[in-house]
Amino acid sequence: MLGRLSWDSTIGEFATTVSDLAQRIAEILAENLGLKSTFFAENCLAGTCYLRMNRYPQCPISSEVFGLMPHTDSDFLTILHQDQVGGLQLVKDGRWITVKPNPKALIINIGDLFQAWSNGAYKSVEHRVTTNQQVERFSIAYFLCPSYDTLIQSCSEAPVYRKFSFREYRQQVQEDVHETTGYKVGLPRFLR
Ligand SMILES: O=C(O)CCC(=O)C(=O)O
Ligand SMILES: [Fe+2]
Repeated sequence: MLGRLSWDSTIGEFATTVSDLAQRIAEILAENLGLKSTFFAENCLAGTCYLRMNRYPQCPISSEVFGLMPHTDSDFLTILHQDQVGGLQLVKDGRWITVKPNPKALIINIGDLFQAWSNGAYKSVEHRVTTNQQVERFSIAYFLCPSYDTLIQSCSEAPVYRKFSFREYRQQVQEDVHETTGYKVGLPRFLR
């Protein structure tokens, strides 16, 4: 059991470490495509990125209940740490595969914004979490996000998506989930 101060500093240290890592990975991914790698340092500041701590209680009807519904993340990239329980699955070649739990490893997921910004060179990965009958599961995710005013625009001469601000993207997702379709449509809404 950690005391309050110790908890704060542990989380603070984790946040600083993964935030530096996320910036570095984003830079490398941009450099690989010959794109402007300073974009993330300029637009994804500490105040716009966030950590989410997930707790999935054990579930007696686990075959019928998702811990987290299938989704893609609405960010540039996500750094995820999961415990030893397992349950994270992602779509690879059209099939759901289980990510082997390894508490000593970090999982890096590409999000919707990187897909748009890279004009589809990097793909936002669809993922979900199943529940476990016997044990609860914990994970912690860091989301690399820009400020709401940041424009997401591909440098390609034939952009697949139209230019949009992160605010517009978030609003569209909220509108779809809560009013229009009942689920997140995501990037297909922004096709040119
Ligand atoms: O708990 C996990 O492994 C995944 C969490 C996740 O996908 C999310 O928080 O967006
Ligand atoms: Fe996610």
